[in-house]
Amino acid sequence: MISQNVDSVAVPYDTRPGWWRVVRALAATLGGVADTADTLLLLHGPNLNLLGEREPHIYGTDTLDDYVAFATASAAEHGLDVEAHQSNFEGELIQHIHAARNRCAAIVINPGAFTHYAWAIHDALAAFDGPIVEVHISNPNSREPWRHTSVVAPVATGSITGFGKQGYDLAVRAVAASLAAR
Ligand SMILES: O=C1C[C@@](O)(C(=O)O)C[C@@H](O)[C@@H]1O
Repeated sequence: MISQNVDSVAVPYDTRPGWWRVVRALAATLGGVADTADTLLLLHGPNLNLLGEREPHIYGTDTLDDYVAFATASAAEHGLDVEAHQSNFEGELIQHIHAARNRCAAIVINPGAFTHYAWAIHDALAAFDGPIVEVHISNPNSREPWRHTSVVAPVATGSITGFGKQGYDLAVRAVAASLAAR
């Protein structure tokens, strides 16, 4: 299997801040807007489907499903749904980023090795209007020199590296704070 899609998980809408519920309820009443939670797109790039088996001394033993479940639980605390995809193909990740435009509130992305050279992912993210958090399980800056460059960082709202699975909770919190500040 070359691409893994993880179904989005609905969370109770009433976990959102009170003012937001009032705004959305008003919009739903006046304009027929669907009363749904905002969606966070969670993207994983190449080789991250092998989490749990791949270089466990660097990436630990949690699987990709564990990471997605962890991020989804964290997002639920902030009233966000998660739509998660993993792909080993740059173009497929780009398609997911395009599909998120005007639909998803924010993106959390671990681009894997694409981080270091995939300018097309940079450009796709640049065309997304919402908070973007780049997350890495390891700290690429403390590893081989070729990992020290991120072509994603310039178009990300911020980057979180080196905190393992905990970094995904930090990323979700950062997204929630960015959305609340808008
Ligand atoms: O595949 C990966 C994983 C990674 O993105 C991380 O999460 O630490 C770091 C990248 O340099 C590497 O190519």
